[in-house]
Amino acid sequence: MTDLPGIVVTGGSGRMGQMLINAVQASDACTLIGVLERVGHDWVGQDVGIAMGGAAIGVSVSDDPVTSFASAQAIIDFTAPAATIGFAELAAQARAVHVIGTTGLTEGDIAKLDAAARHAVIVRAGNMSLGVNLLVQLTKKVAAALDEDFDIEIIEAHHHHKIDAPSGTALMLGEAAAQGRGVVLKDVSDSGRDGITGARTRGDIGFTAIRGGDIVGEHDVLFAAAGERIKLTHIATDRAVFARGALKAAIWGQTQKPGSYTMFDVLGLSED
Ligand SMILES: NC(=O)c1ccc[n+]([C@@H]2O[C@H](COP(=O)([O-])OP(=O)(O)OC[C@H]3O[C@@H](n4cnc5c(N)ncnc54)[C@H](O)[C@@H]3O)[C@@H](O)[C@H]2O)c1
Ligand SMILES: O=C(O)C1=N[C@H](C(=O)O)CCC1
Repeated sequence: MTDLPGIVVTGGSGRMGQMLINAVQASDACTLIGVLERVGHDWVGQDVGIAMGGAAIGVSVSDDPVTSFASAQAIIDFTAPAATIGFAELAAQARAVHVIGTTGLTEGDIAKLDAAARHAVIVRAGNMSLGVNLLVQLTKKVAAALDEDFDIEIIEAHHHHKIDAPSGTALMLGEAAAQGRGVVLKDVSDSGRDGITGARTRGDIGFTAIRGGDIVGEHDVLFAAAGERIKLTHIATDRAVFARGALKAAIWGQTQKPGSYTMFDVLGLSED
């Protein structure tokens, strides 16, 4: 037995799931007590160490979130929107901290997460890296300092398996730019340009998504005016940066009251 927070990783066989399992195993601040996969996945029932191609670690992969979450202090969840919504209700019932990295959530999904956060701590961010959260802060400041003579464009690039666009990070950056300008993102958002689109509307915030190969995650915020351009860039080369942030959130969440939090709260970054 240990007093360290017990962590369940959902979507254990995924790109982030495996990264998170390794990060929890390497940490001396928490302990891996469960790994979840979807019903029918061939990892279910196997020791996760063996499923990952190594030695047994004494944690078998389950497809039953109710039993897995019952003894957990935190759930780290990088899966898919439908799975995350179901997990939020169960994590809240278990009073476990729910750290959500899943992107592609709709406004309706987020309302359901906010309802679950009345009973338990939820930390959610489209990007859990320190670098991107600093970039969000910088984007808001630069957007606030410039007027609409500067067109704002957000360009993101990810691996060819990614299923959602714009990325969660691009949306965080778009929100920050909109807040800096004092506008509402959905009123000025321009994504998916194709065909005869007409000239760019002044004040719009544009999004472009590139998908290819094994790109981990790259984001540019471009401020383009007549005669000059400013570009803010973040490049992730290792998914460990997301796992590191998620673990920090799971541990930080242990001492918080129920509610919805972001990585700004975890990292102590100001909203200004
Ligand atoms: N916030 C961040 O910092 C950050 C970083 C990287 C990825 N992501 C997001 O995390 C999510 C996962 O990314 P990935 O690249 O690891 O994807 P992936 O497809 O490699 O992994 C997802 C895993 O979830 C599992 N899964 C799906 N439904 C499930 C269910 N009902 N129960 C249990 N497991 C289930 C799948 O079987 C799969 O193993 C995406 O939404 C991605 O955008 C966020
Ligand atoms: O690989 C992914 O998928 C990523 N998703 C997040 C996003 O949508 O921004 C973070 C970067 C990697």
